[in-house]
This record gives sequence, structure tokens and C-alpha cells, in this order.
Amino acid sequence: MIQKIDNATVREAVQQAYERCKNETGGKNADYIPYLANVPSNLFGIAACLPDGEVIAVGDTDYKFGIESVSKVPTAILAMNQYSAQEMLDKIGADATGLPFNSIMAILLENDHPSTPLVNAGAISACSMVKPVGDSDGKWKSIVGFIEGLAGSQVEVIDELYKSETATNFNNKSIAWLLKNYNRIYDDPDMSLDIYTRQCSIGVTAKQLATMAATIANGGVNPVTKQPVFKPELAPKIASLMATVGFYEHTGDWLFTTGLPAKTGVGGGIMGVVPGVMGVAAFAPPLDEAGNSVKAQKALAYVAGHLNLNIFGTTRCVMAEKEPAKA
Ligand SMILES: NC(=O)CC[C@H](N)C(=O)O
Repeated sequence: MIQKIDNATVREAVQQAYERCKNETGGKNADYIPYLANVPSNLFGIAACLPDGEVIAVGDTDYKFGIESVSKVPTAILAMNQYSAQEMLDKIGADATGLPFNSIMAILLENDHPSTPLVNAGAISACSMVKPVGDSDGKWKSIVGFIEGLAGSQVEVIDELYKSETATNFNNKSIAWLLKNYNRIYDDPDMSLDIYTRQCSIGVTAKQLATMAATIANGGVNPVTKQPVFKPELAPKIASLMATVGFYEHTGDWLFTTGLPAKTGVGGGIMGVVPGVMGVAAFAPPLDEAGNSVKAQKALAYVAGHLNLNIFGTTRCVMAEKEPAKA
């Protein structure tokens, strides 16, 4: 069954989700990265980006927060776009780990694969793949340019966050070198880790995350700028990776509850992709024990439930065609 919705219905759902969730107090800011502990916990915003380029936004949707693990999504697409989906599957993998994002055990258990580009190990490995290999500045330009293409606007590193993360990323250092041990890092390990740490420290707004998600939902063409950003055949590949492991060890619970392929970051952001329909995002710093924003999960679950966005549902939600303007 097809259910047509229009922009106004989405605006209403986003507003209602905001009202329902704004007083939620569960969770706690990440504190293993000192900068994140000091971000105001009451910030909260929800955004959606529709195929006609309208960006719906309620709450703190212009606040720049650390993209963190949501950055694993653009880098995975970039690596697939530069090589191929198959090569990323061969070099990194596409499996759920069922373990925390920074798990070393996951690497030991599957020592011929970092499992997926959406956990720390696979993301560091994906950063090592990004071309031009051996050229830190060139890689960084590729990654930032790609994120800006997806978001349709400029992004910058939050310097204080980058310093805070670089000073404390001992576990990630072990991961980078363990990958080297298994021949699963494709550039200098320290440089690949630095690129990963920098990309996690990029500041984004909920509006930008929603637009990035909408570009994926729209088959690689940014609905705001109308520019093609990546090969259309990669859209279902990245959506499947997000559905498989986007919430780490809580991914099954999330997918069971909402049916929405989405990816979280410890900065408090979540972006969700409704293939062929829209991108949604929410931001609120306090996290659950797996590192996923409590309030953002509730907000997106409400929007997904209310608009029938479940990709496994028997009712397919599509945007209604716009009425032609009257002469
Ligand atoms: N889940 C996350 O957002 C983790 C990202 C963070 N930069 C880390 O490597 O630990």
C-alpha cells in the first residue's frame, strides 16, 4: 500500500515530536572526550529535509555539535565512490559486530575484517583507503569536500574538540595499530587515525545532518543544491550498513522499534535515511549506555512511527507530488 504525505504533514510530525520529547531527561553526556561533557545537556533540535529541498527545523537546529560517529557514513560512501562497494566489502566488510563502537574484541574475533566501516575500526580503515593515499592534506580535502557536498553547506572542525579527542584517544591508537597487524589498514596508521579523529571533530547542525541524510535518500543527489554527490547505486549500500550497525549493540532494538536506517554519534546527533523519501535528524547530547542520544532516538522514533517511515512496513510512505502552481 502507498501512503502519500505532504510537506505540511511532515512539519506537523516534527513539531509534535519536539513537544512530546522536549522534557525528556534520560541519559548523560559523553565524558570520555572532555569537550563533550561540557556541551549544554538541554540542547535539542529536530530537522527533516524533503525531496523538494525544504528543510523543516524545530528547536536548536543551528547549534554546531561534534558530528562524531555520524562522520563514518560519509567516509564509507566516499571510499565506495572512489573504489567500489565490492572493494569496501572485501577490504572492510558489512557485518554487525553486536559490540560497542570502540571494541577491540570485535577485531580479534573477526581478525580478517574490521567488520563494517560504521564502527571505529572500520572507520579508521576507511579513512586509510580514502584517496589520495599517502597524502594527509589531500585526504582531508576529499573528506571535507564530500561532507560539504552531502550537507550542501560548509563545515569546519571544532578545534577544541579535536584537541580534546586527540589528547585522549588511546583506545583508538590501539585499534589503528591492531589493524596494521592484520593488514587491514591501507595507509600510515597514525595518519589514518588523525584523519578519523579530525573528521569526528567536525561541527555540524541538525539541519546539515538532515540534508546529508536526504542526499542519501535521494540517490546521491543533494535535494537542496541539486548537485550529484555520489553514484546512485551506493545509496542502498550505505542505508543497509546504517540499518545493520548504526546503533552498535542496540541496533536490533532500534530497527525493531522504528524500521529506520540511522546512524548515531556520541556528540548527540542521529541521522536517519528514508530511502526515496526524506532525510531526518535530531540532536540532544545526553546518551544511553551504548552512546546513542536518548532524546534524539525518542524524537526520531516518534516521527518514524507517526509518518509510517518503517522500511519493512507494508505501507510505503511517499511524498505527494506538488500541485502545479495556479496561473
Ligand atoms: N560513537 C561515536 O560517536 C564515537 C566517536 C569518537 N570519536 C570515538 O572514536 O570514540
